[in-house]
Amino acid sequence: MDTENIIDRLLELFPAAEKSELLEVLVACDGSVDQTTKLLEEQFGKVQQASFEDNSQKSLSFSCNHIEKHTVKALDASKRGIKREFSQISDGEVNLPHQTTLKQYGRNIGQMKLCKRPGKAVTLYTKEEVEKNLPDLVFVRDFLTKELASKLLSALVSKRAAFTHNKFYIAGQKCQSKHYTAIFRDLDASDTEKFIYRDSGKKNVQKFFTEMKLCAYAVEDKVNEVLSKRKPKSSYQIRKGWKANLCVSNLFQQEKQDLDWHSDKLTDIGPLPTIASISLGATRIFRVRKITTARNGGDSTIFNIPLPHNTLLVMLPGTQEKFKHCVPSVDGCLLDLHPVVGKVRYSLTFRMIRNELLSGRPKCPKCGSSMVLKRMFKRSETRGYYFWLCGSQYSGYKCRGFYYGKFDKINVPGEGLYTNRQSEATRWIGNSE
Ligand SMILES: O=C(O)CCC(=O)C(=O)O
Ligand SMILES: [Fe+2]
Repeated sequence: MDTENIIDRLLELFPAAEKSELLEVLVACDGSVDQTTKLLEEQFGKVQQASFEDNSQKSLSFSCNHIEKHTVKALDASKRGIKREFSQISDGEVNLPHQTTLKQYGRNIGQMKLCKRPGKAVTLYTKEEVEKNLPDLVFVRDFLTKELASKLLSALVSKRAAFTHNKFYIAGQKCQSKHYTAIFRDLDASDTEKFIYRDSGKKNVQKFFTEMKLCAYAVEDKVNEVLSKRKPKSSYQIRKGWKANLCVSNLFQQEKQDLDWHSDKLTDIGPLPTIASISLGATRIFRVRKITTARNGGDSTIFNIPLPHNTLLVMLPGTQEKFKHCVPSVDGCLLDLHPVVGKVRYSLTFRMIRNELLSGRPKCPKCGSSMVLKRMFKRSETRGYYFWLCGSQYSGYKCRGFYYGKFDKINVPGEGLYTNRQSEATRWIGNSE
């Protein structure tokens, strides 16, 4: 039975679940349908036994690799399902004014059916709601002066040529993002000049322009103020002097362009990073949910956060480790147009490239390629360990070169940030993970 069939069968057992969610749990359980079923039962209640036929049950314990081959197909299928839903619910609706009331937001978010399960999707409109439900997020409306926000938006519009689709590999298959991205670096301030941001691929890296630099200063001040008031989660996170020296800017030109569930890559920004983003243009929804583990009972509540023009959203240390986020398509249900750019939305996501990571990172012990930094979360025995994995897989090859991450001496110049020994490895586990 291939992955798509298994997902279909699981969907019959757990009709309230999303296909993409079933796939995620199946992958997290290394393809074991038994374990997947148990985990899902904790969340959705017990199902009748023998729902999977006996003979297929035996052949259902297969390796993660097997899933990977089918993942793209299954994800596509699950997206097709979601698309169908969107087109059904968005028929014949919505002509929104520029200024949308909270009530209207609620109505439109309801129409978008961002989550199938009643009670499992929560929409957070205000600073108080966001920060109470998600204490590692900071939400500030009208963050920049009106004038700077407008100038920044116009400058981005004039740089349209810098924005291209992201190209990447999933399970050896070349894929392309629906939205557009451009990479900007604060080259003046940086002593990491030679360094090309890994995510940029063959992208042209642009220099911060004047308005972006002003925005980066404001963001740095805010982030450092917030970090100084919080208890650090570890000794190896940035505690002060956070710099917005990299900006990954996203362009969503129309409602259909989305950004799939992900957590941001740690390779250049390190463990427990802070990422701060400014939204400009049309209001789009930012969705956040915990990464599902057995210990959090498969908690998959989805938080919808509408991000109006000139809103700052900071993801503090721990957010990339514990949560996934995405910007869903809002086909036919745009929440709020912008008076100048209409349905177009830009996000400017500021990050800090850490010099320590540039000097202390390993090369793949098997093939010499550069390596990517990740964190284990699938199995409770190893959850929270950081590890370096050969990066060649992202260009379609499969080398499994591996080290554990070791960050206890990240601030000591010349220290390698890797080890072969689990006993020396750095591990971080969040509450209720
Ligand atoms: O557009 C947004 O608000 C989110 C962008 C994002 O998640 C990213 O650039 O990694
Ligand atoms: Fe992201």
